[in-house]
Amino acid sequence: MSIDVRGVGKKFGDFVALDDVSVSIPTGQLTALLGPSGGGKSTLLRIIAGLETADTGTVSIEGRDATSLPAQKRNVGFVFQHYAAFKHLSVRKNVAFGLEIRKTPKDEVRRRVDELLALVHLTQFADRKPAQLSGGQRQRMALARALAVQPSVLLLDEPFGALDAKVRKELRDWLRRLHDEIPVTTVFVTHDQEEALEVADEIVVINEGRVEQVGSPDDLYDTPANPFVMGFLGPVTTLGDRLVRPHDVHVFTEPPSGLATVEGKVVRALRVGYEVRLEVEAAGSRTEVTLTRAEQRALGASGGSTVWLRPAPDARTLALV
Ligand SMILES: Nc1ncnc2c1ncn2[C@@H]1O[C@H](COP(=O)(O)OP(=O)(O)OP(=O)(O)O)[C@@H](O)[C@H]1O
Repeated sequence: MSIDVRGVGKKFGDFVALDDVSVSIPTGQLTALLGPSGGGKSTLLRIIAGLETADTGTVSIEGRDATSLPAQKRNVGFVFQHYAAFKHLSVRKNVAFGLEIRKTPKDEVRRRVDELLALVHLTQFADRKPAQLSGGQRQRMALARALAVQPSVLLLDEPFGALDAKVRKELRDWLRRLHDEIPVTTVFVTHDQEEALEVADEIVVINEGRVEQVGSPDDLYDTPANPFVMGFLGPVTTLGDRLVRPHDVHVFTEPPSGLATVEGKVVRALRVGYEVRLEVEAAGSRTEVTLTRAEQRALGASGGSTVWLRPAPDARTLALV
């Protein structure tokens, strides 16, 4: 394991930001810390980086106890949402900065910076100042700068959070490809479940200062440990006394023989792009069902229809708590 967090607690005054958090982050993978705002993700990342100290517990990086090491001795690279570049220096000089203060020979600095600029697709902008770059380009420069000193761990705190949806998506794909090329152990904070599902090898779900679940995107989506994780990772609805995903509800217009179903009435059928969302009043609550348009047409169910619902045979459902 590359990063091992054991029993970490952190309070700000009386407020418990992290409560006995233990998590192991594997070497060479992209790990997302995912959770709602205020859940403690950034605090955990900052404790790993050495920018914040834990009240209790330990952090080890690459097998070395880092709990009381200062940030600059942890060999971590860090990129924040609003990256502070040196405004008066060119892109090239910004990327070279960490190497130059380490007194790396000039030839080597040039070679490494050229490589990094190519990697982040900024070669043609090498002589610009940061203010002459777009937001996405600036974040790529920040990543190149963090990678320049060959950190053993790269920590990214919502690195694309301030950018618009399209650029975010591009950078996400790009980060995934970059990571496949240079598999540095990377931990990134996000509150966007789609970003985590799309980019990460491993996801740590954090809520109210606690780890809710750790697993691959598929594990978490298909076998969420509890209603919180299920609801945070994707849409959920209630069917009787169970939680289920809206696309995992089967709809029948006749009661199927030999199958347990919940009878209900379609209150509304709403078309959203290629989907149709049915709102069904069943067993005293509302169940949302997502169908494709073709499925709805074949079924013929619309507002006012009586229907019978059951979870798809392979659907994951959880008991309501
Ligand atoms: N320096 C601080 N002083 C007091 N409270 C703090 C401090 N830093 C964080 N907190 C509180 O600790 C909690 C966790 O904050 P943290 O930034 O770790 O959450 P987060 O999950 O990263 O959320 P976000 O996605 O909004 O950044 C929040 O309620 C926050 O207000």
